[in-house]
Amino acid sequence: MSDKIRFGQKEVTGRALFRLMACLFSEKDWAIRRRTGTVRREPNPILTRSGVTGPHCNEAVVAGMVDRAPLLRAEELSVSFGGLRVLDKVSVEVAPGAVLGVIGPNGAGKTTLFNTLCGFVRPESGSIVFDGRPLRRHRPHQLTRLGIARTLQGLGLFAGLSVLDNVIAGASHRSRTGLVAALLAAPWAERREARLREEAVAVLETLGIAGEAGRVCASLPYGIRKRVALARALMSRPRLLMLDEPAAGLSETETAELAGIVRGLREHTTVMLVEHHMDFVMNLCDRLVVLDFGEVIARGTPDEVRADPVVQRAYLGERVEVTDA
Ligand SMILES: Nc1ncnc2c1ncn2[C@@H]1O[C@H](COP(=O)(O)OP(=O)(O)OP(=O)(O)O)[C@@H](O)[C@H]1O
Repeated sequence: MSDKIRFGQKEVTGRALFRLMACLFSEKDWAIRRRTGTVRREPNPILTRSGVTGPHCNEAVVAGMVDRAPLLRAEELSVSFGGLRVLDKVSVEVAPGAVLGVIGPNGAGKTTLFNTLCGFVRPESGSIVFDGRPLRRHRPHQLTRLGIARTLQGLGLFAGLSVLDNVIAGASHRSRTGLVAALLAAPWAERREARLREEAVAVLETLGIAGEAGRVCASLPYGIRKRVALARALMSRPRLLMLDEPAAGLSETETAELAGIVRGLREHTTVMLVEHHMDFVMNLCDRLVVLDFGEVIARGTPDEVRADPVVQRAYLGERVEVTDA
């Protein structure tokens, strides 16, 4: 079956149509960013950092986190679904440059917390402040403009598109190419697209998958697709990167590599992640928040949390003495 679509005398490929749609949406977005003065032109910071896959945390970054105002602060968020209280006055904050882990048993409310922070779920009460600005009634599609990117458990990639096109799509809010320029293939539009392409390749190189740039996403193993989703999120140059179960489905080797990548990002990006893989979380995060039945039952450094008997009980259950009858 052909992937070409006929418009009058012209045939347009699905790929070209996708680009056109991306331009349409990005034009509106750019206009808003220009009005609000949030346009950024500096090179993608993740390309200028050093030692992204190095094994060690940047101690200077950790030291610098002390006493800095939180990048994100949520206070007393409460959410109910029907009669079920899923979050009960949950407060979290994450310092700039930190990696915050949100952990807890199944059904504890971790994803609901992420969804609330991202505007998918409206809290009944509580407040969210990002970078000093209160977020009220924000919507998920506004996140990239705010400086927040999120990866999803389901990845949400365009399966039929190449890796490169998927990653470029992550920067659609930064593209200024308008509809007319795209239709006329104007030189400035071509130059802009070339710059985005270069940046996308550089991000893929940083994540070690530049060799897959031309491959169709659907044909790639899950571990690679997870990196593609991360690359797409990084193309938006987020100040806060929210990762939903980033290690799920990865091999031990892939998990260790991912930890190295995330450590390298912290110099320019603050990270918040939900994860069940305890070794990954304990070795990577600066601080943890532990949820159980929608309440924060502990918070602190990985060592503090690991030693907390309340946390141990939540994960392992109460010890029950069994006596022989
Ligand atoms: N849209 C919804 N409608 C009704 N109940 C929901 C909805 N979303 C989540 N829940 C319930 O809220 C509770 C918390 O779910 P949530 O997915 O936030 O937990 P979680 O900690 O992320 O769990 P897991 O680790 O299994 O992903 C669960 O009891 C779940 O069944």
